[in-house]
Amino acid sequence: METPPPLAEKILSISDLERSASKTLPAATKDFYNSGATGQVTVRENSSAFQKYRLLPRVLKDVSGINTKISLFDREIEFPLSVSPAGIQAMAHPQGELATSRACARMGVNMGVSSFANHSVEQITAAGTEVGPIDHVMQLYTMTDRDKQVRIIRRAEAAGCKAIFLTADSPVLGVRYNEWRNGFQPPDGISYPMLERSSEDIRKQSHDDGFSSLNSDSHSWAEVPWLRSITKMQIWIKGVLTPEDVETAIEYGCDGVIISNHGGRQLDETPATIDALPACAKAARGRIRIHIDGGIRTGSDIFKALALGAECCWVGRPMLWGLAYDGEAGVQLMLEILKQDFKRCMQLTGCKSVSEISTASLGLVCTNGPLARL
Ligand SMILES: Cc1cc2nc3c(=O)[nH]c(=O)nc-3n(C[C@H](O)[C@H](O)[C@H](O)COP(=O)(O)O)c2cc1C
Ligand SMILES: O=C(O)C(=O)c1ccccc1
Repeated sequence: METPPPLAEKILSISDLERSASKTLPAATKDFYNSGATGQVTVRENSSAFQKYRLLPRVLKDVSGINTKISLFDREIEFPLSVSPAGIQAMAHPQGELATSRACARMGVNMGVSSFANHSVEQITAAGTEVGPIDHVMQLYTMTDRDKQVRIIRRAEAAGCKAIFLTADSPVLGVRYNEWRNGFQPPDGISYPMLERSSEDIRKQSHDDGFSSLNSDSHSWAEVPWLRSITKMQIWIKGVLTPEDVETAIEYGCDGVIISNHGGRQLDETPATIDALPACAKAARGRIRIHIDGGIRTGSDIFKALALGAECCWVGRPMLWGLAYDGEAGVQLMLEILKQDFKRCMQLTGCKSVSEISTASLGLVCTNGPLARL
C-alpha cells in the first residue's frame, strides 16, 4: 500500500480547511456536504450576513486571565461552540462520528449525534468519554415508526445524552439539485445503526425517498408533550427562525431552541440565522436557551452571535471538512482554530469573560453614512 502524502498545506483558517477538504472528497460527496437548497441563497448568506456587523473594541482593558468558558448541561465547556448533528460522517472519514466525538472531548466542547449517524450512539458517546468530559445530545426527526423513535430515545438516554434536539425544519428534505443531478447515495458499506438501516437497505432507495420513508411530514408541536411524557432528557427545538416559534417553544416547556435554517439545506431564501437571531433572543427574554448554527466560520462570527443574544454557537460543515482533511486530528484542528480565533477576538475587543460580550461591542455597517450603534 502506498503511504499517503504528508499534509503539506498550512491550514490556518476554516476556509483553508474547506479548500483542502473539497479537493480530497469525491465530487458527489463534496456537493452533498457543501451545497444548500434550490438557489443557494441562504447557504451563502448565512456566512456573508456576519459582514454587516463590525467590532467596536474598547482599548486599554486588562484582558490577562481571559476566560472563554460557558456553562452548559451542568458543566463548563471550553468556549461557546459545539458540533451540530450532521448525518453520514463516514463519507468524510471511516471513523466518522467516533473521530468527531473524540476531537470534541479533547477540545472540551459538546456534540450532537445525528439520527443518520454511521456509528451507534453507544459507540459515539463511549469514544468521546474515553478521551475526556463531553456531553452529547441526540438529534431526532418525527418518525413514521413511533416504536423505532422510542428505541432511539431509550438508547440515547442509556448512552448518557443530555437532550433531544428535535429537528423541526424538515417535514421533507429541501430541494437539493446536487443530490438529484448526481444521483447521490451514500457509498456501499455505510449503515444507519440508529435507524436500524443496513447498507443494503439504504442503497435500495434514493436519499430523498429514504428520508421520507423514515420521517413523518405529519409532525406538529404535539411531539413535544409526547417526548416529555417518555423521557427526562432536555427537549430542544432545532430549526427555529421566528420570535413566534420561540414563544411557542416556551409555551410547550422546551429547554432550548437552535436558531437554524439547517445550514441553508432546507427552505432556501430563509434569513441568515445571524439576521433571525436578534428578534428571537428578544422574544425569549431569558425564558429559554437560545443557541445558533449556520455559516459560523471565524471567532468573530461566534463573538457577533453572542453579542446578538446567543448563548452558544454550533458548526456543521467545518467539522465535515476537518474529518475529510485528517479525521479526528482534523476536527481537533478545526476546533483549535475557532477557539484561538475567538479568544483573540475577545482579547482585542477588550472582553475578559463571555458575559462581557454585548451589543456595545458591535456596530452595523450602513451603506451611506457612519457605523450605526446597536
Ligand atoms: C452534510 C450535512 C448533514 C446534516 N445532517 C443533519 C441531520 O442529520 N440532522 C439535522 O438536524 N441537521 C443536519 N444538518 C444540519 C446541521 O445540523 C446544521 O444545522 C448546519 O450544518 C449548520 O450550518 P453550517 O454547516 O453552515 O455550520 C446537516 C448538515 C450537513 C451539512
Ligand atoms: O442533508 C441534511 O441536511 C440532512 O439533514 C441529512 C438527513 C439525512 C441524512 C444525512 C443528512
